[in-house]
Amino acid sequence: AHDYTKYNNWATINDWVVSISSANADLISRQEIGNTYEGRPMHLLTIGKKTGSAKPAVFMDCGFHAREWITHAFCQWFINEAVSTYGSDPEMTNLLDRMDFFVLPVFNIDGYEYTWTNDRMWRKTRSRNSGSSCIGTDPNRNFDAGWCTVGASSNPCSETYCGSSIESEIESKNLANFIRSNKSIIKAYLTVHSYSQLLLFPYSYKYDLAADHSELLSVSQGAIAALSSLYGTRYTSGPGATTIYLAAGGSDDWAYDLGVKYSYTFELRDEGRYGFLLPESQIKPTCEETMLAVKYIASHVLNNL
Ligand SMILES: Nc1ncc(C[C@H](C[SeH])C(=O)O)cc1Cl
Ligand SMILES: [Zn+2]
Ligand SMILES: [Zn+2]
Ligand SMILES: [Zn+2]
Ligand SMILES: [Zn+2]
Ligand SMILES: [Zn+2]
Repeated sequence: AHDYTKYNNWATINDWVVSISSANADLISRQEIGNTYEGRPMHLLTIGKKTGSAKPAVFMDCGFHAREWITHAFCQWFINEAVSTYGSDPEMTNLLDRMDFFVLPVFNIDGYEYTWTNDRMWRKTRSRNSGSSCIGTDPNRNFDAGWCTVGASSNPCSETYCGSSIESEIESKNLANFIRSNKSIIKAYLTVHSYSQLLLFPYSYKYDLAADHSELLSVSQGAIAALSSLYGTRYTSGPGATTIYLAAGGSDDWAYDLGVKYSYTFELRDEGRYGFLLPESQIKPTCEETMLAVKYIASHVLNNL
């Protein structure tokens, strides 16, 4: 059965998505933004008080990379925390009254399933590459942001294969279409990865500073200070190119260039001791501290509309 303090497989997550949205119809609505390569529905949940009019929104996705299991757990944790603390936590209540959160709990569903059935360390999608026996594209190299110029490979056998073209992956296309269609209300894009304990912002595809660099930096510093206040977990924040590596085709850079100003990539726990195999005992602390960072960013967005 579904458990927020355990890693749940996709079938369990998908059943939970249906049940939590049905049980909280006043705060959650569910929609499909398309299917994956292998035909699984990509369910997007909209979290927020129904007002009848469009509200400014934060878009958050988890599970870009299949092996980064703590991220799937975080999106589930976030959704539960939001509906559970609405009405009691003043900050969350204010956020959900005045904004919406679009949450995509699992972006790369096919890959996630594959980590349960075949290879725990799988990263990419599971699409077939013509002319190669190697499978999958790195979805975080597949977006229209300096596509395939640096920090990505045009070899289908590479873990950072950029794909046959921009948005070659149906999952990328589905996400990009949704964000393009809603860009007038989407004020922030948060994409959750692991591991390294970093809060990254544009650009990763070039060393040039973003136009909003100073604000993105100061908000990231506030966010990681909030995160650290709970258990002392230390994060580093900065532009992707200098903070992690120069790499093109990422969804955060793409969203930023589309006009979504507050665009961040989280790299959750840990720093390498367990890496992608973070023990279930760390799900609760990791998720609780990350909640503080996400709420910090969302509150900043709300105060600066
Ligand atoms: N724009 C980006 N933002 C963040 C990252 C780091 C993640 C960490 Se798993 C990745 O390598 O895809 C990579 C890129 Cl290309
Ligand atoms: Zn459905
Ligand atoms: Zn990742
Ligand atoms: Zn990572
Ligand atoms: Zn909590
Ligand atoms: Zn602020």
